[in-house]
Amino acid sequence: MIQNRLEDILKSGKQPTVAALVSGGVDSSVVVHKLVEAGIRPTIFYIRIGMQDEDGFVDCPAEEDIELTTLLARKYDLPMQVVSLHEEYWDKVVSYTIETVRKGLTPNPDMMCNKLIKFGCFEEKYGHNFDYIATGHYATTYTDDGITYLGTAKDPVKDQTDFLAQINFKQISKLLFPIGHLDKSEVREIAKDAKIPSAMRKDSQGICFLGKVNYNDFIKRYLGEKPGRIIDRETGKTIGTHKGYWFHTIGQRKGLGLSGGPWFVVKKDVKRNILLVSRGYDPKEQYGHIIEMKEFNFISGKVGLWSKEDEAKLFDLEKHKELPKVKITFKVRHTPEFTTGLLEPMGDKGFRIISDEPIQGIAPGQYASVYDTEHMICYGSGMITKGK
Ligand SMILES: Nc1ncnc2c1ncn2[C@@H]1O[C@H](COP(=O)(O)OP(=O)(O)OP(=O)(O)O)[C@@H](O)[C@H]1O
Repeated sequence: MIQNRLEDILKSGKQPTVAALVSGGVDSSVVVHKLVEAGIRPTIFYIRIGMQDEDGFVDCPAEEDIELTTLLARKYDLPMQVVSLHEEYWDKVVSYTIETVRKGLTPNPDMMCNKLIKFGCFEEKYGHNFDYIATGHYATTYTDDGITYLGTAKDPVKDQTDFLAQINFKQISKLLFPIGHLDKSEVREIAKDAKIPSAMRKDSQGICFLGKVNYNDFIKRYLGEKPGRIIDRETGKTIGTHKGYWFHTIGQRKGLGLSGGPWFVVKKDVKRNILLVSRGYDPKEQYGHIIEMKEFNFISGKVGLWSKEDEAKLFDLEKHKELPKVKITFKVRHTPEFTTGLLEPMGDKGFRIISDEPIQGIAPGQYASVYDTEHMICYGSGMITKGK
């Protein structure tokens, strides 16, 4: 059952102070509408994060966003602040992205932006003055036995819990997702009816800090080019060249420039700067059943997934070698579908997922997010270290 935290807070008779994070897009604008409708007068925050270096290389359509956010604040007569977290974003998210790619791994900047910027630096600098932080993420919160969990959204296509699955308990305890119990079409209807300035605006796509900049151009700018060989995994023969392993990701099919395909990247040999590829419409080399994660972030602690008896064991993984597997559903990329499997602790080596189905293109560096069997609650996520 989807809970509506906003309604629950209002039922308690409290008048909370709320910081609403608004991007100028339709989702966060409807958040403001919903809060006002509920009798709350949030302070609107627009965060500048699009990185602009000395040459203006990375440009972000911030001015248009700020204009729309200002119109919204005026419409509802609400206080608004434009704050900059440029430097923090560069330090934490952009450098993480470049370093991850340099290691031959697949980064997830949006995940890091949520954890470190929107609910990290923002909280430290501004958010701590408010009872709640509200955003237009498609997610919900679920409270049971006094513990708040991250819940999935009503709209499975828009669900963004996989991008939120690295946040911690303090963060989830303070978040409001006022549109998480609505479908995108319902959000658009509300925006149209309420004559919200961004009602007809298209959804944003891609990594937010890049704006209109192409991802490969961005990587090239910071890591340059480093030509290497592409090898057919079956025959061991060199069948082409690439401009640097960092432009390619496991499971990738397009952009390899090889004939006689389709070809898929199935492995990267970072030390030797080699890409290993497999041919066919569905080569079995690109599938794996086991996903290993060194560190797993349980958003609300190691509770909820295991039985109470087994939970206790989880807090002492050193002592308890015999650890229980639990049934879960999970995602290794941003798709509406969930896959069923088992989550198993590996002693002090982290956790692993044993999937019921073969998973295509398990890319180390990406995050696997874990849910209950009904995928109502997102328990957390871990960075994938190995897929096999
Ligand atoms: N520059 C920003 N300043 C303040 N808040 C932001 C900013 N960018 C994103 N957010 C917040 O994070 C949420 C999720 O961001 P995402 O980039 O996924 O937006 P979205 O789904 O396109 O939503 P929207 O339609 O509100 O842009 C937004 O709904 C908003 O609450």
